Amino acid sequence: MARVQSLTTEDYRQNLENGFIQMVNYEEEFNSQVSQFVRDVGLYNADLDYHVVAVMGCQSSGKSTLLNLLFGTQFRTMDANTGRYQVTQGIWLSKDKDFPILVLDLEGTDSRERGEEAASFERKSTLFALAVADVLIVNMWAQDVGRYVAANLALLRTVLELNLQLFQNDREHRKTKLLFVLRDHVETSLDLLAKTIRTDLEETWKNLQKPSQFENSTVENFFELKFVSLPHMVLKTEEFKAAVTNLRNQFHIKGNSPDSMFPESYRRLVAADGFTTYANNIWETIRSNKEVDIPSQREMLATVRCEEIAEEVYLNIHHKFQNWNETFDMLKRNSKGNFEDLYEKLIDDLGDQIWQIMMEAIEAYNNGTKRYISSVSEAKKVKLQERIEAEGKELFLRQLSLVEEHGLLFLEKELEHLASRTKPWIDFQTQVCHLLEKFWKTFRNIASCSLGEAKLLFKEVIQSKEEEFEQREQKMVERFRRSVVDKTIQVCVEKTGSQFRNLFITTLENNPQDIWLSLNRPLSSIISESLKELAICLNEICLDEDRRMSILKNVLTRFEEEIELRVKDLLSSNSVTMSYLYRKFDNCFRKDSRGVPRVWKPGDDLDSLYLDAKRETQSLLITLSEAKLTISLENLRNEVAIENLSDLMHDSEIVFEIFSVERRNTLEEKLEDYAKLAYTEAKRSQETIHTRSQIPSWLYIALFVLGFNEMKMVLRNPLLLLSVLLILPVLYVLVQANLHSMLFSMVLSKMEQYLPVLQGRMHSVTSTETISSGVNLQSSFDSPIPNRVTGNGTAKTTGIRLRKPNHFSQETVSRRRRNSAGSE
Ligand SMILES: Nc1nc2c(ncn2[C@@H]2O[C@H](COP(=O)(O)OP(=O)(O)OP(=O)(O)O)[C@@H](O)[C@H]2O)c(=O)[nH]1
Repeated sequence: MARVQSLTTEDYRQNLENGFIQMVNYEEEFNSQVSQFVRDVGLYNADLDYHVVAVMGCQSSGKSTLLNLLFGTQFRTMDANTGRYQVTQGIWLSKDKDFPILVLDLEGTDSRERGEEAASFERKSTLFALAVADVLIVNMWAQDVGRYVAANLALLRTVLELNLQLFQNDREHRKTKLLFVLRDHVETSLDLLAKTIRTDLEETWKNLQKPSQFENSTVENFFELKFVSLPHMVLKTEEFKAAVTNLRNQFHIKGNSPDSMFPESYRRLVAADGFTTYANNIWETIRSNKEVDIPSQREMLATVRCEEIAEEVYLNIHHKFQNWNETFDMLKRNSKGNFEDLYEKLIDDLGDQIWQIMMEAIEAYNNGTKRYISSVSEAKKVKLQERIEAEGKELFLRQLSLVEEHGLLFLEKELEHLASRTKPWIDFQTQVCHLLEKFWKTFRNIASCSLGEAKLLFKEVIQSKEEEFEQREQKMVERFRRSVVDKTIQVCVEKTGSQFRNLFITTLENNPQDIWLSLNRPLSSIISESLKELAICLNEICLDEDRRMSILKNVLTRFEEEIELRVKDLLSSNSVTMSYLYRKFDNCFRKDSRGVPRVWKPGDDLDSLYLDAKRETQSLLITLSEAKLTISLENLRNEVAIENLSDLMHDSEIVFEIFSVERRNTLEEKLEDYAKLAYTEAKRSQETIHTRSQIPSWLYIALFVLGFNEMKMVLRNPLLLLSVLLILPVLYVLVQANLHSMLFSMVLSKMEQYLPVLQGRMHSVTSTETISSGVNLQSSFDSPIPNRVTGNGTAKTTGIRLRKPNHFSQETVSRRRRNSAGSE
């Protein structure tokens, strides 16, 4: 498990101020803030334009002092007055004061403080330095060269051995520059010292166990050896300073000149942004005692860095897309139903913009990963591309969905408006086409891309959205079309029903007896006309022929139902039905053939007229009890342009019962009562006229004589005279209104009661003439009208005895009998 150390913020700040940071601590933990340090010293974006220098050598050999002088760093150095002790523990990192050079100060070898573990850490830190540094400075005291110093020889052996282990698989054979800095150089020539070191190196190399392919290789196949000596720092300070300056300058020579410390071919090819990851990975591999293999480390770095760069690029693009998503969220909430307003706020070149952003992102990725293994970066690029394409498509789809949702809301609102008109079929299809056109224009504007690649990228998204919308839109239009068709049918059926109602009423008024037959022709033409109109309406709603045909067929049934409904509704009220029956009865009974009201004369055959009228009325009742209509649509063929119309051509019969048996009986009873009353009145009128004609003229004289005193009394009494003067105009009005006969009849009826008394009185006065009562009772017995008032067969008013009823249906009669028996 990776072990990391983290500094407190304050410690890190202090480190940064000093310009160094402990990269690996004494406990071999890698510092997690190195990455931040590289950023803070301004090297993160240096790409490959930076170098790494590391220094190794014995403890207290002046390594830190040298680095500080060469690179302007501020590594801590030993205070000579305090005695020799270990200053640098672990591995420290700093940056050249002026140049893009990272400087690693390694813990001194043969550390007394570390004791037995010193060798282990020495190997690890050397391996690490060889892996990350372009130049490895080997710091040695000049006087130790050529002498048997175990520490020096061991150090050289370690360097060679570990370098071989590291780079044996590196096909690029990147060399490491080994810069031997010989300190306190006094007498021996540098060449001689260098030669000695070379000899030691070659000897060590020879003794190394090497892979077979490197059997014949030399040290210089892996290293470029450079030797520099510095005069004594204390004894020859000026010379020392000059030599240091000279060496320092060499680090600043760029390019591939022989004096340059950093030839191109020695670069580790780790971009600055990946340095920390690379160093961390290597250190962790070393620390966990695994074999460090530079190519695989590079691959690992490439993998990690490409992923990091891809993530960075993705987050950047995601952030941009997120802003659009937020805009769409806002539009979704606020633009409901306002399609035009929405269109104003949408991005009509979103596809192109997304594509451009994606291209910029890929370019950024390419730039960021160009220093890493291309196979790795390409593989990661494919994944990144897929990811941002998916997100781009989703964003594009969101805008299209917004158009779709608001478009459908808009469409629904407009269709609702169209369907709610009084005549919704008018221009329905034209309006629908207009609406759809408006929507699709917006949709296509929003979906269009001018860049060919963008078109290709969003092609599928657009297609699937188009299909989805088409389906939803058709469903919605169909829903409203159905509702418009229903409303159209309803209007047509109601109009037809209303026309039929008027026709029915007129026919019932004029020709009730043959009502059904009379209705057939006009009804057929009403229905033909309605079907023709409906076919035209359906055409405007844009229905195909099959549907129109099926609707017309169904509508015929609806017409039949409506006709039945209207007839039943009109005759639902008994009083209305009875008014037609009464009228029929009256026309037959109370009026003559010319329609003139009859004035009953004694010679009129009342019974026959009564029976005929009843028969006629009863026949009408039977006619009205069941409807029998025949609709013929022969004329329709020329009017409606629909093929297969022949299905409608056959005559259709409409037969339905209007009155149930119970209701018919009720109507019959009412009719019977009415007829009886009419007969009674007629009979009474006839008899009254007969009685009046039998009053002798002397009776009027007698009345005058007998009433003379009363007349005198009236004339003398103003109150009575006033009463008479008031009554006389009333009588005059009654005469004018032809009501006098009725009043007269009533008066006579009253008089009849007193007539025998009057006759007796008169008889006793005159004894000349006998007067019959004036009423042929026997003839009344022959009357067909039953006594309807009393059960004992004596009329209350007339005293006429009447026959039992026998002219309505037998059933009615028997029922009435039963009722009568019940009431008794
Ligand atoms: N004689 C001599 N002394 C030097 C030279 N350079 C540095 N010193 C002294 O050597 C001592 C150790 O110097 P450092 O730079 O701390 O040595 P170091 O190798 O970094 O020490 P550690 O980090 O502890 O391994 C200090 O007292 C320096 O003043 C030199 O060129 N000649």
